[in-house]
Amino acid sequence: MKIAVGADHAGVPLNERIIETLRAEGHDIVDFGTHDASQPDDYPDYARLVGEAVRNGQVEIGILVCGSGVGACVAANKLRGVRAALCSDTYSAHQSREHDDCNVLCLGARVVGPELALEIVRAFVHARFTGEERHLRRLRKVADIERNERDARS
Ligand SMILES: O=C(CO)[C@H](O)[C@H](O)[C@H](O)COP(=O)(O)O
Repeated sequence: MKIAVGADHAGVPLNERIIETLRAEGHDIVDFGTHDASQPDDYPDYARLVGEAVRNGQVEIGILVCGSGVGACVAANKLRGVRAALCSDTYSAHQSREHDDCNVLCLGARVVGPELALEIVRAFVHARFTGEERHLRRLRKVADIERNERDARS
């Protein structure tokens, strides 16, 4: 699978484990950095890069890592068509794909340990949207909210 990854300074060590693991498992990784944990930077920059790669079809899904995962998730969800899930357990990770058709996984490097984080990543990567009507109905409503917000701003 083609996967975009990005992390701010707080997410670097975990993100490197994720990249190494996914590459070893045969995935094609588009790495948006950062690789420098010593230089404080800003999670919205990586959320934008990963979110845009997902939205324009360059990759199938994205993974974002910051300190808590919260900021990256908030920022990624501002992009139209991005459905980002902040997960600290494997159930939420696979259900976010199966029910909510999430296309970006967010992780908190200061919240989950590396081994659990890798299990969460695998749960997200291997799950697929079920396409069941009740989920499609809910996703249409989510898309309506996004559309209405855009119209209200213009
Ligand atoms: O966790 C985060 C946002 O929810 C990000 O990693 C932030 O950058 C975090 O606030 C980093 O904190 P720092 O004190 O600047 O390292």
